[in-house]
Amino acid sequence: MSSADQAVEATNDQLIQSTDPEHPANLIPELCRKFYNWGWVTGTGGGTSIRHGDHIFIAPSGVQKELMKSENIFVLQWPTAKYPAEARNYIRKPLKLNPSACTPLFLTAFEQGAGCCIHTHSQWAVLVTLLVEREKGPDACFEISTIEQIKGIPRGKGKGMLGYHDTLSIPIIDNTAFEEDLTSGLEAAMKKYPDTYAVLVRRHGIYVWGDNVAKAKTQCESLDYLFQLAVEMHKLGLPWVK
Ligand SMILES: CSC[C@@H](O)[C@@H](O)C(=O)COP(=O)(O)O
Ligand SMILES: [Zn+2]
Repeated sequence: MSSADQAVEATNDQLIQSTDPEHPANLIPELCRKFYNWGWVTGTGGGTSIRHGDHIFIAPSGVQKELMKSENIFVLQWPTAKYPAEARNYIRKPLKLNPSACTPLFLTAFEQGAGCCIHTHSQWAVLVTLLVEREKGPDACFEISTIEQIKGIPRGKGKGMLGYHDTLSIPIIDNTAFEEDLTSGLEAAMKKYPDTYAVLVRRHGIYVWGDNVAKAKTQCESLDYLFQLAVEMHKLGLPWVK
């Protein structure tokens, strides 16, 4: 991000100024630095958004996500219109920046009661979408069973966590030319799989959400671990479901 972009920021700066490291305006840049190092948000792709009370904190679009600063963060009053984009109620808008193209997808997760939504371009997520498509067809979910880390994924809202003997299923939707256009696919997948906390996007990555930041992050980590394991198992000719 150039220094010109950071030069003048919009009003309501108090919304993003806090000495608390857990404040969303401090957490989003900190998380994105970690996500960059894990290969989740390289080359400006991917990102994360947090709902804190009646405020939604959103990163800017097209920036190096690992270099983002709290003063670059947009704040939306929640609830807000999802469409059209102009109807969204921004109460802090950094000048010379645009809000993430993932905004309507993040808002879709918040409509489901999420407190945080993470979008990654993890290569493991992309690879499992390609393997599932080749082995099972375009309408199939990613499925894996009898791996300990499955216990890191919820069974559904208020239903506890999956068990070792359960099968984890993550729906896969088709990619679109523009990030915003994924929203209807995400909404449809959430409707068809009401217990899911994640949706894979073919040849693109994944959206993972959680009731709060810690849950979204640990669920995203568990899924990424399982995707990497699945790719390695596939290379060894081992099945994902017993
Ligand atoms: C490498 S460009 C990736 C973008 O098109 C998109 O897929 C993405 O994940 C990030 O969008 P952004 O608007 O920068 O938050
Ligand atoms: Zn993306």
